[in-house]
Amino acid sequence: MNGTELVTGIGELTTHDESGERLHNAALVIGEGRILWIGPAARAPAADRRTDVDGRAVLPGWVDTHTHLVFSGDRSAEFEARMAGQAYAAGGINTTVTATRAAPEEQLVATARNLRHEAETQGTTFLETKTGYGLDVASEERSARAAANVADVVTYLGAHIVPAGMDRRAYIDLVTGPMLTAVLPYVQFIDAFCEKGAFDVEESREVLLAGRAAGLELRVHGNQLGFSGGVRLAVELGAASVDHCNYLEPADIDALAVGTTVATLLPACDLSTRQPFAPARRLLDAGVVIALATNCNPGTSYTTSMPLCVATAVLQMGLTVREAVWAATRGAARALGRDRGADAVGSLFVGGRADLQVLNAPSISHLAYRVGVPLTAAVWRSGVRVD
Ligand SMILES: N=CN[C@@H](CCC(=O)O)C(=O)O
Ligand SMILES: [Zn+2]
Repeated sequence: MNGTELVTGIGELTTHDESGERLHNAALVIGEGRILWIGPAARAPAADRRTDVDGRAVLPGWVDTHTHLVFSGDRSAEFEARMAGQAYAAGGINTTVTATRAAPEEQLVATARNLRHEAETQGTTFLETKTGYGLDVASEERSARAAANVADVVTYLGAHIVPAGMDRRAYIDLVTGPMLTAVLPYVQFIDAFCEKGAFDVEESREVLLAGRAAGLELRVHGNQLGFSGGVRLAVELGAASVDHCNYLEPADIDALAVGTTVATLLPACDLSTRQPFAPARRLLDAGVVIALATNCNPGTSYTTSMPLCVATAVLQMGLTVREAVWAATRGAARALGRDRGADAVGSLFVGGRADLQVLNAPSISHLAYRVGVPLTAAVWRSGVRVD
């Protein structure tokens, strides 16, 4: 539908502008996918349409910076075994690789689309996804193409694990050579799973530098299952983000505090793997910028729910509601290099993208206060209402 839309009766408006304040009795106007006006409801200009949200809270849409939506198959048996006491290991990825290679590309796209839609109905308006369950040239290429069909930002994760039956050195040569060339038209970031059972620091560095030489930005899976060195590698290379961060030494936190790398924390994954939560409070107190993401994938975190991540960060990881919401929106945008300029996401400002959500609640505090209750009342993505 064209024309302008006035969203009024906003009981509490979180914009994440520089003041950091929440506005009350506010309104905003949307037009051509952008925010045209923000201010007190009493002074709102006329528009073609009017939506009264009746005192509800409005905030930026969630920015989910870490998902693995391109896959096939089911790992609920592995999950059940884990809940019965078995430890998570990187090798489980091979199960999904086998199923993903066997699936037609249309099926991969359809699954990823369904998950994206599921995320949107919970307030997610901007989303990253990765390759990483193909792990041969043809399968990574079609995974990258499928990802680009569905997500706003795509990351190449050829360095997820060395696939079963493949020589290690030969595989790294593939990841940094023909596989990289094949995915390049579809991806903006390169990632490496720097962990025991996946890739060590030197191997990860080689992969990341090959990606950088090809023009990609960097992100790293680091310190999920132990003190892998991934965090310090990410900071050393100036990666946009290092994700997981469960096992951190003081030197890791110091490095993050002086570097530019965002620490992206994945609470739903920690719940689903029974790992200790990342030390969110210590990171924030040290001055580290943090983001929250779902890590939606069939192995360690099969959820698209950013509200679950926000609530867990508040209730279990020591964040205030405001800190958690910031980390899931503007902090997350920083982790993708999208927090500034006209195409910034994760904040609401005049001239910016109209990516916003209404909660069925008067305040963002209800995201944790009413934990587990679906509170998303309405979502606009680039000014268009999500059904
Ligand atoms: N840690 C590495 N990759 C995924 C899990 C992949 C899987 O087990 O399928 C993650 O982010 O948790
Ligand atoms: Zn991941």
